[in-house]
Amino acid sequence: MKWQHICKPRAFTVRYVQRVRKHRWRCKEVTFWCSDEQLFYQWLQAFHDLLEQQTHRPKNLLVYINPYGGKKRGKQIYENKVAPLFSAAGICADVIVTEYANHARDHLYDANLEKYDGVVCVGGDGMFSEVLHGLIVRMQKDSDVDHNNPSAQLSRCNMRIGIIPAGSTDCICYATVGINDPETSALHIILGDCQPLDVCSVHYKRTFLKYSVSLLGYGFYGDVLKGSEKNRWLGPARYDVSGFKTFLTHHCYEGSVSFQPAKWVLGSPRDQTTCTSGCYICRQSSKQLDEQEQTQACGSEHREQDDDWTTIKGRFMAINAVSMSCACPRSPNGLSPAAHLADGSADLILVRKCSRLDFLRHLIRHTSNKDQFDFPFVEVYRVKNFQFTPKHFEDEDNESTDIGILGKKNFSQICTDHPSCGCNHVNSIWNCDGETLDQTAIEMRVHCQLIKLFARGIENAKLEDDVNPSKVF
Ligand SMILES: Nc1ncnc2c1ncn2[C@@H]1O[C@H](COP(=O)(O)OP(=O)(O)OP(=O)(O)O)[C@@H](O)[C@H]1O
Repeated sequence: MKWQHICKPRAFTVRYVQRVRKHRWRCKEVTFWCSDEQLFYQWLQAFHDLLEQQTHRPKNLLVYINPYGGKKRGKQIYENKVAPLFSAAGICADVIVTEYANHARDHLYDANLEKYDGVVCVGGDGMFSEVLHGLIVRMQKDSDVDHNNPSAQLSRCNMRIGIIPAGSTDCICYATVGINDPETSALHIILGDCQPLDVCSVHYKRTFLKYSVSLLGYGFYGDVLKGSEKNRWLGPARYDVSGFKTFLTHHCYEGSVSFQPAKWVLGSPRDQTTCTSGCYICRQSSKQLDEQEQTQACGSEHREQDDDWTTIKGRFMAINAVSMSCACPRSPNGLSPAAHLADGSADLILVRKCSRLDFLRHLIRHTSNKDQFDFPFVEVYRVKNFQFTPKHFEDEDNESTDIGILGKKNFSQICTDHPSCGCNHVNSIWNCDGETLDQTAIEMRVHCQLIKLFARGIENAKLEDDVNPSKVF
């Protein structure tokens, strides 16, 4: 088509989404022109009416950009790849470039959110966590819910969160979209996709500590994080260096884990099927949740089933609670491949004391398609909550042992597993979505579908061919 034809007044351009390989989406456009003026206006009207019906698509967004996340390209990524698409889709965005850590979180506590259809963060998992905390805490404040109470029923957030990946770790984006690609994420936002997500609250006694949506890990993953924080100057390589060191030190930690199984959920951690877009199991949980809310709206109180607690004591290399598969580019199936994004449960994985070789075999499984849990020293349970008490906390029944990881009192205590090295690793620390917690004796509870993302879960690979239907915007 020649340029002068496109420039004719009776021409219009339609932008649409095309799926390309590996969950990547691209914006394409096609220009139509016609010589019949009446027909031209009929077409325009038809498109206009069609777009008007898409009420789930956002019109006003609040965008936070972390200019220091990842390779410090957040602003550039937003300006070059995202803003032009938002503007083409008629989205108005109020942009805030953060000036300090927790700027976005604190801003969300008091911001006037009424005019927005969603909040977008441009950055990595740390930036997403800020926005998540800001929105959840704000929601509880607005609805008078005490989030320090571990058994409080939290209010769900209706505002959707969009993630434009621009960090060094973009695991949440990867696990909910299938790829960390800014243009793909922007297109999911424009189309108004909605993916509910479970959130775990973490408490120490009656004090709220943090929310987690991916990994709450003690032992190996806690130690890797602790080591990597000391070597931030190494950039993303710090995780490899620390992972290698932690593997060599081979610590195990004693304590007891108590949990209540998630009996009502349909799946199990050892299922062969994974959570994909439109997942049946997550939809069933949505239905149950809606029914519960309706019962409550009618004035009757919803009573949670008081299931029995199971307690497991022992020495653990790792205790991991994951509320999604935790798939990432390094481990495409994740720590628990059959975990669901929105079924109201978490998979509790206990790796008991084992040899270095066995632990290595377990780690290698994260990168293969074989059953991750098929080892005699690995156990997995689908749970709705759990509590952990480190051995030394139990023995001394004294909360001072938990502050600052290990009280000075314990400094001389030599780890019984490492008499030769003389280390004093009695406790590990918790890695909560990439951030450390100061307390070790914690309790965690899953809140079904507490938040929503501008995403649709990982699409079935079969959709990704050229013949699939595209979406217009
Ligand atoms: N303007 C700012 N200055 C300093 N820190 C900031 C700023 N804005 C956000 N942060 C903090 O930076 C941290 C890391 O950000 P982000 O997750 O975007 O990048 P990242 O490279 O993936 O980092 P990490 O891998 O350490 O999570 C977040 O915890 C966030 O609170």
